[in-house]
This record gives sequence, C-alpha cells and structure tokens, in this order.
Amino acid sequence: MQDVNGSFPGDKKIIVVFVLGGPGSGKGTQCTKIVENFGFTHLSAGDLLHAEIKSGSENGTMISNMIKEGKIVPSEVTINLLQKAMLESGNDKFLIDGFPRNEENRAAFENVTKIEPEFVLFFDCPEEEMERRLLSRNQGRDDDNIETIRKRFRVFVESSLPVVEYYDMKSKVRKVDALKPIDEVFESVKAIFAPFHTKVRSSFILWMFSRCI
Ligand SMILES: Nc1ncnc2c1ncn2[C@@H]1O[C@H](COP(=O)(O)OP(=O)(O)O)[C@@H](O)[C@H]1O
Ligand SMILES: Nc1ccn([C@@H]2O[C@H](COP(=O)(O)OP(=O)(O)O)[C@@H](O)[C@H]2O)c(=O)n1
Ligand SMILES: [Mg+2]
Repeated sequence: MQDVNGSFPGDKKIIVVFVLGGPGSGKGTQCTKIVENFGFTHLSAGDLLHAEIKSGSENGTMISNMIKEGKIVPSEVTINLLQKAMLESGNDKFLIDGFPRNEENRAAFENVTKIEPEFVLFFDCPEEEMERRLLSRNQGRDDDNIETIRKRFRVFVESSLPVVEYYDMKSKVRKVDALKPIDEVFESVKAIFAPFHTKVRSSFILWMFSRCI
C-alpha cells in the first residue's frame, strides 16, 4: 500500500511493536494498558479477523473455519486488514498483537509495508497457565474450547515461536515473564516502554525549545 510503508503523508515515521506470545499469555490485556499509558493504537490481528467475519465479507466463512481449527489465515487477508486499520487510526504508533504468527506472515508484512518492528514484546507463559486462562476467558469465543486450544498451542510452538527466534537473532525481542499477576507483568512492560516514552518526551521538549528561539 502506498502510505503504510514506513512513512505517512508528511513523512512521519511509523513505529510498530509486534506483541507476541501464546494464546492466553495476556497480549490483549497488556496492550490495553500500554495504550492508556503510551499513546499507541492497539491492533489485534485476531480481533480484526473476527470483525471481518461479522461484517459479512466474502472471506468470512474461510476465516471462520480457519479460526475454529486454530489455523493461520493467509497473510494477504490479515495484512490488508492491518493496513486498513493503521491508515484509519490516524496514529503513527502501533501495537500489532498476535501478528506475525508464522514465517509467511512475517515475510509478507515486511515485503508489503517495508516496516521493520521497533522491537518485539514477547509474553512468556507456561502452557498449563495459558490453558487455564483461556478456559475461563468467557468472551464467547468458539476457539476457546479445549480441542481448539490444543491445536492453537501446537501451531504456536511449530509456527509462531520460530518467528520469535528470528527476531531474537536480531536482538529485537523484549521477553516478559507473563505468569505473574496482571499489574506485575505491566511493571515489566512499562520498564521496556520507558526509554521509548522518554524519547518521545525529549523530542517534544526540543520542539518546544525550537519554537521559543
Ligand atoms: N497476568 C495474568 N494473570 C492472570 N490472568 C490473566 C493475566 N493476563 C491476562 N489474564 C486473563 O487471561 C485471559 C487471556 O488474556 P488475553 O489478554 O485475552 O490473552 P491473549 O490476548 O494473549 O490471548 C483473560 O481472561 C485475561 O483476563
Ligand atoms: N496473525 C494471525 C492472528 C490470528 N489468526 C487467527 O485468529 C485466531 C485468534 O487469534 P488471537 O490473536 O485473537 O488469539 P489469542 O492469542 O489472543 O488468544 C488464531 O488462532 C488464528 O486462527 C490468524 O490466522 N493470523
Ligand atoms: Mg488476544
């Protein structure tokens, strides 16, 4: 797409943080807190796919069947939804939650948008705990049943963890212990975002200074 390729009109740099972790590791929960504190726009790939099903789109049945099986929807579909949401937001800082989930997702996003993530926030959580959380999530999701959960765990280990390893090789992974209570996890998350926050603040101070002289 013309605009979401590293710069918005006016040449503003787009900042993307990929938020990864197994199903139920707390990605969505922590993203909500990051949005409140650091001014990012939260885009959950899974939520965008669910919204696409609800909208009655021609891809709806295919997406719905893949989610029920815990499979990963073709990148083209997900990337289109992400790009549209990025442009519509008007923001330039994004938390992309639950994406890239496999090598195809990763390579296609890079090729299409030319965006490199600032870093990858990775929530590390044991499977037993993720299973417990998903089974009591109560959001009416038809993929939060034990049969689909097991399939999602397998896809996570086989397809998503290699993406985390890819970014780890590039020293881009910021790993957080996600087993702790929500507020304690957020303390670790805040520490990771703090330098970034300072960077934004200091550029604002410089801008104010430049207006005064
Ligand atoms: N640190 C935590 N401790 C206990 N429960 C949590 C924690 N983080 C999230 N949860 C709960 O676990 C469930 C899954 O969290 P969610 O943020 O939806 O995970 P994800 O987006 O990674 O699948 C939700 O019901 C949420 O309230
Ligand atoms: N990049 C992505 C993200 C999600 N999905 C699909 O959407 C489902 C739910 O994703 P999600 O991110 O909302 O799930 P959680 O990890 O938040 O529990 C996945 O199991 C996949 O079937 C996908 O196909 N591609
Ligand atoms: Mg989620």
